[in-house]
Amino acid sequence: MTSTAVTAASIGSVCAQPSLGARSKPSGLSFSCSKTINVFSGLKASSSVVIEADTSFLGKEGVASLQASFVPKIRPKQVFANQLQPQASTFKVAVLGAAGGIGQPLGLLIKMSPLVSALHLYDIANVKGVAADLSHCNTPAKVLDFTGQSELANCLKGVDVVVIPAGVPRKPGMTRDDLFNINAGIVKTLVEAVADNCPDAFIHIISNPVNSTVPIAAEVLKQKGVYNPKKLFGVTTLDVVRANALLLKGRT
Ligand SMILES: NC(=O)C1=CN([C@@H]2O[C@H](COP(=O)(O)OP(=O)(O)OC[C@H]3O[C@@H](n4cnc5c(N)ncnc54)[C@H](O)[C@@H]3O)[C@@H](O)[C@H]2O)C=CC1
Ligand SMILES: O=C([O-])CC(=O)C(=O)O
Repeated sequence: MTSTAVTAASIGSVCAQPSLGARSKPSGLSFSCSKTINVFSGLKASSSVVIEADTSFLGKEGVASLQASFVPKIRPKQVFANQLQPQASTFKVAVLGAAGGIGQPLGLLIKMSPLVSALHLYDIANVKGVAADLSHCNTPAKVLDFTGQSELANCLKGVDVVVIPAGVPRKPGMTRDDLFNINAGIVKTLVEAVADNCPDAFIHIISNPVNSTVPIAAEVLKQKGVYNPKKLFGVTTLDVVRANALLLKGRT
């Protein structure tokens, strides 16, 4: 769990990185200063957050002030009362492919959201340990694990949001097209189950190539008679971030 916690501490954020815009509440991918820790101070396991003093992007002084602000200010009850109102936890979220490189940190981010009442983690393998770790985080979302096709329907029943990072990632030398044959079939099967069990859910497809897997999902939903273009999304954050980085590199 330690490595997952470290990942989360570096990508969860309250205060802003200028290029991503200021945010008034915890919301995702921006790198941050002391408040990053506050977001996660509801974690009982918050002492496992490791800060590499010499190598951090914050530099030595930044790390020192981060640590100083973190240690004495941990007052879980106070932060919990302010940030996690039980009545705000209303969304049931399922992650399909939850034991993978994307699924695990994503599960942690979702578990930290005060808006989530239930987090269903599905994978074809290794999801029980992931679920056990996340369930120890001190937030309202109830974590349940589901392994294999036979448990997929139960995972999806009553769910409001489905996020799909299931599939194979690229290996060196591969293009995203090389993933198509495998991931197209995986996404098709999973979205069929979504259509059958939670047809009104918002669906976020992460499995690549997203520009092909999303249209596949749309066709599946159309065939099942439950397609709503306002509820089907392809997650392109990585590509946006990469494009920005390449543009910046080109300018300097
Ligand atoms: N859209 C985006 O911005 C991004 C997309 N990706 C894509 O996300 C996908 C996952 O990447 P990683 O998590 O790094 O791969 P990974 O190999 O670490 O994890 C994939 C997970 O999917 C599971 N899985 C495989 N078949 C499944 C099935 N039929 N049902 C449920 N789970 C299944 C595996 O057991 C594994 O736990 C890849 O296709 C990758 O290209 C990755 C990064 C960003
Ligand atoms: O870089 C990765 O591993 C993830 C991804 O989306 C890609 O294949 O470009």
